[in-house]
Amino acid sequence: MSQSLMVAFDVPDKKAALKLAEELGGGQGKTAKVGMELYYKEGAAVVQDLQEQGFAIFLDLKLFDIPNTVQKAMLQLARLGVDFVTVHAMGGKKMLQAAKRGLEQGALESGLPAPKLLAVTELTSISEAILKDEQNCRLNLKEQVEQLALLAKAAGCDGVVCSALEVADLHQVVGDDFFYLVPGIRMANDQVGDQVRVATPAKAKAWGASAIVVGRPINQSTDVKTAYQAYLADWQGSEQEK
Ligand SMILES: O=c1ccn([C@@H]2O[C@H](COP(=O)(O)O)[C@@H](O)[C@H]2O)c(=O)[nH]1
Repeated sequence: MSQSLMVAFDVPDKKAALKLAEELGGGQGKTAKVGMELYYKEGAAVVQDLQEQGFAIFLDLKLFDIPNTVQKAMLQLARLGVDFVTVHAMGGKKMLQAAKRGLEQGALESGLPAPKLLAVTELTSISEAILKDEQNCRLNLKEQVEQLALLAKAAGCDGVVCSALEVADLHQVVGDDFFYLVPGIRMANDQVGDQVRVATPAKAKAWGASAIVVGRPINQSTDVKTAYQAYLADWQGSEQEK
């Protein structure tokens, strides 16, 4: 269950990543989200370092390019033995299908299981106003996220990244047999920062999130372990951490 509370390792380097891993009490039964900041600094080696600490890995690089380039990049990522990878759904159906093909090829060649492919719908930092005025989208946020999630499903993705505010609707429109990964998670008194579409862990769970991602409220806390446990308790509700 704690594996479905993913901690974003948004830290500058390997030293900080290993410190965070230690503060969390090691990686057994936990998932580390490795994003652009850490991966661009340390590369694939840091993924292996965290795997050796026992973490499952969500490699969140949000690929967005022509289908051929994405397919070949995904082939390489599949060789790392990571559990989840991301693409932008807005890259279109052919790009999403190419991503899936690349993962399957990489898995076949390496003999490792294919990572789950998650398509980012609208980033949780996007508001209705940004969608309309800057992205010139004719749909509202709910409709736009629905369309992108349906596209991701049709292209063979395993799930989507969306905000908690859309999850219940997506269960109705896209179905229950899909992975709904939700960032933009905050407790009531936390700083929201650049996030717009936010919810507590308990609300995300009640609305149907398969897993949540928590970054700054844990990785910038002065007491990482306590912050992690508070988020986990809210996510798990009455269940207790083992
Ligand atoms: O729509 C999205 C997609 C990905 N993210 C990532 O999740 C974490 C959230 O970090 P916080 O510090 O808890 O805000 C971060 O790594 C993002 O890259 C997202 O927030 N929204």
